[in-house]
Amino acid sequence: MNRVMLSAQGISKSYLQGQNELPILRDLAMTVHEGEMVAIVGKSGSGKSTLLNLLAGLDHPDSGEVTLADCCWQKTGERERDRVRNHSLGFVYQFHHLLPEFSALENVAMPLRIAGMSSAKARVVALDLLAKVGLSDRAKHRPNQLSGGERQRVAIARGLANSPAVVLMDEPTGNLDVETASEVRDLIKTLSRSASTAFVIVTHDPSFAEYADRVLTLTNGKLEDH
Ligand SMILES: Nc1ncnc2c1ncn2[C@@H]1O[C@H](COP(=O)(O)OP(=O)(O)OP(=O)(O)O)[C@@H](O)[C@H]1O
Repeated sequence: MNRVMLSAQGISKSYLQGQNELPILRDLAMTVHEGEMVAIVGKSGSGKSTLLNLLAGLDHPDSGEVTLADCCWQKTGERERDRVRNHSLGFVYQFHHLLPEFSALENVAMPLRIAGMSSAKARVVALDLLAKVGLSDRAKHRPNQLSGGERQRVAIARGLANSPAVVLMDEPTGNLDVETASEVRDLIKTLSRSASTAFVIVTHDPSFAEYADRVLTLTNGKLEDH
């Protein structure tokens, strides 16, 4: 069995609604191995984004622990959490969140520069990633000079820039038309097969289920495997 890259155990999370507690996640557990593609589905409001934020260590559970690439968010200081996020975690959101004043190349190179790579080396790695997502000829384009699908492909290249242990994706095809969504899905599939990176993909897109190694449904605050 491959190495465990992400583990969540006993995760509970509630929000306050006025005076009342609104339980969202209840003693949830999940484990993701190196190179696995796991899709998380569930009704709107079931807590998928809440879970992703906890997996990324961006929010705190009321109880339980999340460990990503051997770092337990609950036992680590903010500085170390930032370092692990920079080195071991990639994000891809429904809306690309690319920096508008920077080119595609600079956007992809950004996490590498933040992690301390030289500008020249980051450029080489970013160009290679843009080639992998089929955008070599768009490297100098700024986000507003790219199509929606191209922007999302740049965001995927950026998410993979640091060769992270885990990439978390929140509705990566949610904002795309059917055809473009299918292209982006195929790209994610190809990338996931060629790397040891684990992908956790929150999606309403049923086609991901065909590609994923496992589909987990978030219901009543827990994940059901099927
Ligand atoms: N900061 C908050 N304070 C209070 N309630 C919140 C907060 N964030 C989320 N919620 C509530 O928690 C529930 C889960 O929200 P979440 O965004 O995790 O669901 P989701 O499954 O990602 O939904 P969708 O598929 O619609 O994006 C929702 O009922 C939401 O209203």
